Formats: sequence, C-alpha cells, structure tokens
Amino acid sequence: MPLYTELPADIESVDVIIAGGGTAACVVASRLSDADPSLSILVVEAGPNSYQDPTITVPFLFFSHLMPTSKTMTFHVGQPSPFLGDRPAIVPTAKVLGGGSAVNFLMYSRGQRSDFDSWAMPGWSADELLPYMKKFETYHGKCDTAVHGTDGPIHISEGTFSVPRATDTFVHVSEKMGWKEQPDISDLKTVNAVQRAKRYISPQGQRQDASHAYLHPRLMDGKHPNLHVVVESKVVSVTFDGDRASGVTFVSGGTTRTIKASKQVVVSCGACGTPPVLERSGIGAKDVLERANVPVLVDLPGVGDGYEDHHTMTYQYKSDLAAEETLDGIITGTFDIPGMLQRGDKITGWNCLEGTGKLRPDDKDLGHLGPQFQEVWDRDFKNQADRPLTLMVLIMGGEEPVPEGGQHFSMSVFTAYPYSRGHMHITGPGVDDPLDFDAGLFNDDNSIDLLTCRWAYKKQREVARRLNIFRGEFKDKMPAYSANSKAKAEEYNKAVSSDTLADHEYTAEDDAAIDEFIKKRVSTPWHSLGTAKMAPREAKGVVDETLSVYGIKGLKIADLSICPKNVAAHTNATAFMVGEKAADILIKELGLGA
Ligand SMILES: Cc1cc2nc3c(=O)[nH]c(=O)nc-3n(C[C@H](O)[C@H](O)[C@H](O)COP(=O)(O)OP(=O)(O)OC[C@H]3O[C@@H](n4cnc5c(N)ncnc54)[C@H](O)[C@@H]3O)c2cc1C
Repeated sequence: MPLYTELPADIESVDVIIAGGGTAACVVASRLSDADPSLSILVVEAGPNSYQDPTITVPFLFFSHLMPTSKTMTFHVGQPSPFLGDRPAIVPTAKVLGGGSAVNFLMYSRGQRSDFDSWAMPGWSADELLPYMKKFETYHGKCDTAVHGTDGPIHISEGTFSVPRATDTFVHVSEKMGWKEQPDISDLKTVNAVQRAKRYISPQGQRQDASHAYLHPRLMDGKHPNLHVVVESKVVSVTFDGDRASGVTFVSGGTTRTIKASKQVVVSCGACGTPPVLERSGIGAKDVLERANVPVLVDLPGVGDGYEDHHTMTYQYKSDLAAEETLDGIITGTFDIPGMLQRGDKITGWNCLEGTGKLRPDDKDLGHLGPQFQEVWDRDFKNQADRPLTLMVLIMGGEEPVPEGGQHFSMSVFTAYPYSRGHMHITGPGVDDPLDFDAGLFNDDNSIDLLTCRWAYKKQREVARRLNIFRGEFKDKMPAYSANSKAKAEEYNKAVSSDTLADHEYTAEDDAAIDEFIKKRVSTPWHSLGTAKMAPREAKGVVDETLSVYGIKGLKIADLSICPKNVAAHTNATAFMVGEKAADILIKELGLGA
C-alpha cells in the first residue's frame, strides 16, 4: 500500500502535492485520483496513520484524543488574555491522517443558506454549494433528498445507540420553550428548532472520517497506483520557480526533503496549520514575515489574520441517569472498555451527543440584551431570519468526574457568529519555531460575544432544570451567585414538573457573576476558520474563488482557512464540502477525466 512513514527515495517528483492530510485534503486527493488514476499525487501529513486505529473508528473513544498525552492533536496555546480572566486560550487541532474528521466529536450539522450566500464569491452561493454538500454524504433517516445526499462515502445516521428518555424530555421541554422538534435542522433554513442528533457514524457504528471513507479504500484497491501518502512528515514550506509553486519541503524523521510538483501544490493544513506554511514560504503580511526573518515573496496581509472560532460553554448537571446511559464511565475509568469492544456493545457506536438546537432570542430577550446588542441584531440578524444566535447540544455525560460521583448530563452552547477575531502567525523561519497565536475570544467591541454567551447560559439553564433527568447543579461549576441571589444553585431528589417552574430572575449582580464565570471557563468547540480567506485581495483575501493564492501560480488552499465568514454549525460538513468543491475546481482546471 503506497502509504509511508518514509517516502521512498525514488519519488522525487509528482504531478500534485497536497500539504496536509486532513478532512478536506483526503477528499481532494481521492477525487483527483479517481478522475485520472495516472495522475501522481502525494499527500504529506504531519500526524500518524489512522488506519483501523480503534480510537478513531470506534465512536465512543473520541474523547481519548483530547488527553494531554494525545499523539493525534496539536495543542495551540495562546497568550494569557485579560478577556479570559488572564488564562490562555488552548485550541487543540487534529494531527492525524483524516484530520479533524478522525478525532472530532462526530456531531453532524450544517450551516444556513444565508451563511454561504454571505461569502459573496462567484460559484460559492448556497445553491451552487448544495451539490457538494450532498456529494459527500449518504444520509440515513427522514430527509428531503433535494437537500441531502443518498450515495456519498460518508454515512450520516443516529449510530447504534441513544437514550430516548433523555432526548424525549429535551424535545418536550424545548417545545414548551418555543423551539419545536424538526426532523432536520441541517436543511439550510430551519432555525428556532431542536432535533435528535445525527452523527458521523454509520448505522453499523463506525466513525465516518475522511481517511477511512475516501483515502484508505483507494490506497488498497490497486486501482490508484499513483496515489501516495507520507505520514509523520511535516511540511516546512512551499518551493517556487519564479512566481509558480514548484513543490514542498518537509521534515520526516529528522531528514529534510524537497519533492517537486509539476502541476499543482494544494495547502490543506487546516485553519491553524495553513498560515504557518504560507508564511514560512514567504507569503503573508510583510511586517510578520520581516519580524520572522523570512524573505517576502507575496505581501498578503490576510494570511493568519482574522482567526475565528465559536465561543463554547459546557454546563454540567446532576442527573438520575444510569451508568449505561452516559459516557461518564470512560472519564471515571469504570467502563470495561476492552470487554465492551470485544462484545461490540451498542454503546460503542455512540458519541453521547443526543439533541441539538439552533436558537434565536425573542423580543423580551432582546430587551434584556440592551441597546448595543439590539444594534447588532438589527444589522446582522433581524432580516436574516434563518440565522440562529446560538447552537445548543444535549450531552449524556460530564466533562470531568466530580467527587459526588453519579452520572451527569451537560448542556453545551456556542456563539453561531462570533465577532471576536484572533491571529495565527509564525515567529521564525523554522518549522519548530513557536507560533504567535491568539484565539481572540471576547476581544470584540461592545462585548457582543459575551452577551451572547450570557443569554445562552440562561436559556440552556432553563432547559436543563426542566428536564426530567435533572437532579441539580454543582455549586463550583456555576457562577458564584451571592447567598441571597434568587438565581443560586438548585438541587432536587426527584424530577420537577416543568410546568411548576418559573424562569430564573437575574439581577445586575447575578449577570456580573455569570460574565466572570464565562470568561474563566469559555473554550472552543475546535471550529477554527478564516485565516486565509477567499475574498477580494483588497479585502484581505488570500485566495480567489478558484482557491488560487493571489500573486502565485500553481498554489491553492483547500481547508477551512478559506471561509470568508462563519457558519452556524459544527464545521466538519463545511470542510467536506470545501474538499469536494476544491476537487471539482482542480479536475476542471487540470483537464482530468475529460
Ligand atoms: C476535538 C475536535 C472536535 C470536533 N468536533 C466536531 C463535531 O462534533 N462536529 C463537527 O462538525 N466538527 C467538529 N470539529 C471540527 C471539524 O472536525 C473541523 O472543522 C474539520 O475537520 C477541519 O477540516 P480541515 O480540512 O480544515 O482541517 P483538518 O481536518 O484539521 O486537517 C488539517 C491537517 O493538516 C495537518 N497539518 C497541519 N500542519 C501541517 C504541516 N505543516 N505539514 C503536514 N501536515 C500538517 C494536520 O495534522 C491535519 O491532519 C471538531 C474538531 C476537533 C479538533
């Protein structure tokens, strides 16, 4: 199989090099190889091989990738930030063949129609992108086939396990709060609704990642002899022949090699990985490159600029759930994982994310959010009726064990369209030089992101306390309300009838406590994007609508760094879509399969 940890010495030149072997990269490599099996392609991936690694293929082991000892992640650590209670933001990104799709939380969701239309680039409207969103998926379950795919390589289903009593109460309570259950909130238009979760899991219980669905089958079928993959090899930079990309230099096992690409170089290292590769190659903001001692080839100030990520808060609650209804047993170490795997227990084909919703505030909420928020609302949301302010997820389990023991559930909420911006830059020419990273969380004007998180906290709390599985809050995992606050922690030893509960009332002092709590705990759902935007060059764009880097021939970018604006969704579907669209652009430009 042409997958190596050390590239054979006789491979010195190929037609196409893809730097990075993540979600979008696996799609691009596979589609190009299908279009013309004689085309020689080399994928260079920094992380290890993914093939049949159970922590990847078995959904319920997903959390293992985030352990501090993980070999499949890079942990990007920012500077301590005053907006985060002087904490640094820590953003893990995938480092393994298959990228984020191989290590993520397997939650399926798509952005809204107006998200893609707002990208405002020819060929990238929602209508024009829909064929690519459909192309990668086989959607199992009730859906409109005009919107979902039925024969793509990635199976979307509910997997092999769920906890219907938890999802039922989530749906019931959400409906009472005005968010009706819908079969599909990933139809590009539905908002103010909840859904039973769909997952990147096959009906048989296997994770659906880009390496196993696209790349590995082609590396093994004998029909793609010119498709090569080298893992554990980190791309340092792109090489050039004048103003044309001519190959890449990478380090592998301490050895540096340069391989030529006669037709095309595609950088697909993800929103955190692509800017460093471009900047080490001399493509980026002049001042950043000069500070890092890298000669400027193309002055493109947009490289590494405008980083964004959804702000996420996850709130953990006590529950009456049984041990076999959550994945707490993985975190506490009480699950017999080898036995469960050997028996093929149905729970192994589960990610414990049970329900999801896309929510907008009502007029009363907007009144509480204040005039500055109202201004933003009127500008960005009021007339874009498909735009949620936040996404909400019901999780069967807690983030961390607690001394009291027991089973937990959590509610996770994230900002759909953050206003904060950060950056990702190099500080030197070497592949191991530290990166200058700032996730930018909460640095936006007028604290719109913090207000959104505060609103989302209150909303998810009203849902959580009405669920019939709820048994209480953890005092140390919630805002430090004063002893006489009406909003302080609740505890019940039995289910409370949701009809008897009035919404919490919050004073200005309570709101300040909520804000402090959020600043100290906010994290990322690992949805980095926008660091090499597809936009006009004068608007800090890095690539045009054909994904070509401005000022250079033969160099494209295909990953989530190209997103000009955010999507109200978990981002994996957008990465698959970008991969499919990029492959199509390349197939046409290179005249493959004609
Ligand atoms: C922990 C986690 C949980 C997530 N949960 C969900 C979820 O539940 N649902 C959802 O929809 N989305 C989720 N996401 C987000 C989603 O998986 C990503 O947005 C998506 O996979 C990004 O795709 P990409 O192609 O842009 O980059 P990636 O898939 O990240 O690929 C980039 C690849 O480039 C490689 N690379 C980087 N630098 C170099 C270099 N110099 N040389 C060689 N290779 C390099 C990396 O190792 C990586 O494999 C999650 C992500 C993470 C990390």
